[in-house]
Amino acid sequence: MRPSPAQFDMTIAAIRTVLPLKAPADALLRQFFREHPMIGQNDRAIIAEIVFGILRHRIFLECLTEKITPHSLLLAYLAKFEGMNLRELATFINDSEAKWLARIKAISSTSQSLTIQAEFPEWLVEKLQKFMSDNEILELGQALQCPAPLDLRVNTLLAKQDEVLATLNQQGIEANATPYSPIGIRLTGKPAINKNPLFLSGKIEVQDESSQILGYLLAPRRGEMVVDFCAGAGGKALMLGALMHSQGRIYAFDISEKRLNNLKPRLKRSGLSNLHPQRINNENDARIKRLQGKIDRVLVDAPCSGLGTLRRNPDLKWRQSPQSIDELKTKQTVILTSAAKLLKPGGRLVYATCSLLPEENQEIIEHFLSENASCFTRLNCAHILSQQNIPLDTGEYLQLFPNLHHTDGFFAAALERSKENLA
Ligand SMILES: C[S@@+](CC[C@H](N)C(=O)[O-])C[C@H]1O[C@@H](n2cnc3c(N)ncnc32)[C@H](O)[C@@H]1O
Repeated sequence: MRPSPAQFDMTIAAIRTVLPLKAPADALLRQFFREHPMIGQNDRAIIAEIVFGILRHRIFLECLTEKITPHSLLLAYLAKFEGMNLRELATFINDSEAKWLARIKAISSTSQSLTIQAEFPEWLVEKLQKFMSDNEILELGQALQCPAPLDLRVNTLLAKQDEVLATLNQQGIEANATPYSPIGIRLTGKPAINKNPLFLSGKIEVQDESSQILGYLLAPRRGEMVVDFCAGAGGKALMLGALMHSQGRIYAFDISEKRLNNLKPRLKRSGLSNLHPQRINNENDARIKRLQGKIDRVLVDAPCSGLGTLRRNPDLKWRQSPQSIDELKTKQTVILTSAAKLLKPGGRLVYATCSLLPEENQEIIEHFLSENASCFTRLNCAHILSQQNIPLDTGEYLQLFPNLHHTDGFFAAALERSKENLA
């Protein structure tokens, strides 16, 4: 990535808008582009790639920079991570910047502290050190600094994986089947898939492989009553609908009208007729109460710190904190407790997050099980997946890591309600 002088100036303006991180970086960047409509598609792609590159390496870049400004961060990034030499940077720098860049070119990240090498803030390293070795933290941090590949899910209501792969290859798009999800496709590059006829006709959706695995853990069957408790824009609900061959009923609940509205065009493309998005006020909404004890399968894709998605959302490192995680834990516990009451005896609940932290994952489940010991048992995730010929054994819980599984960091637990009544 070698920006032209015009792109260099636009990127500085974009960094100035994004870096205070008063909102998610992708939303701030979209706002920047809306405010600068004359910036063309090609320039936008270059600016976005550089801004996200800077966010991915921000901790190291800041420690190389005496006075942290959008200009100095951009220069340090281009020199260290885009391999630009002083001659290529000459139009952007003065003599003292040339000396500084020559000096930092020689500084290797491997001589830095774990926090800098892993690109994790101090508080996060401390949390990870409770259950990971420093080497594991480093490998995880390095994997999270790489951009995520583009994964697709084939909508099995309208297409088959091999047909979609053949069509993509005919279009000159390099694509392969994902290693674990039987309906996943991983693209090598980043084509504009949302203009592709396969996307426009509902045959494919963009979905990370880790999220696809969740559908197989819940494994809803035709004709069942299913709730996606935190459906958001419905990525997982749409997959559940296809697994059910559009038979039965899925309620897609969420407290956010805006997110549920984003589900509507996807639902239209999908060809599903069994998915019902409904906004709820909170986890104790009257709609939830009316469905208690009537549901076969419940998915709780809980609001979480999102730290497993740092490849896509590197800004979360600064937007989360130990305090925000404490607040999320309270929310996760109340949502799980309420969602569990929906289940019929014999029904299955899957609790999932894209967090890397046991306090949002195993500890939430273990606390729930200790309070509801007579009513719920934990199912073995590896066993559920192997029954569906998915060779993914991470034990009782599903735990995916970008450095090991090439997916987002992801956690899931599967619970079954026993025949006895709930407390
Ligand atoms: C991790 S996101 C879900 C993403 C979604 N499942 C998907 O695949 O696109 C968590 C969602 O939980 C919703 N949420 C937060 N508090 C909630 C509550 N009390 N009840 C239901 N949903 C809630 C948020 O609005 C957010 O959309």
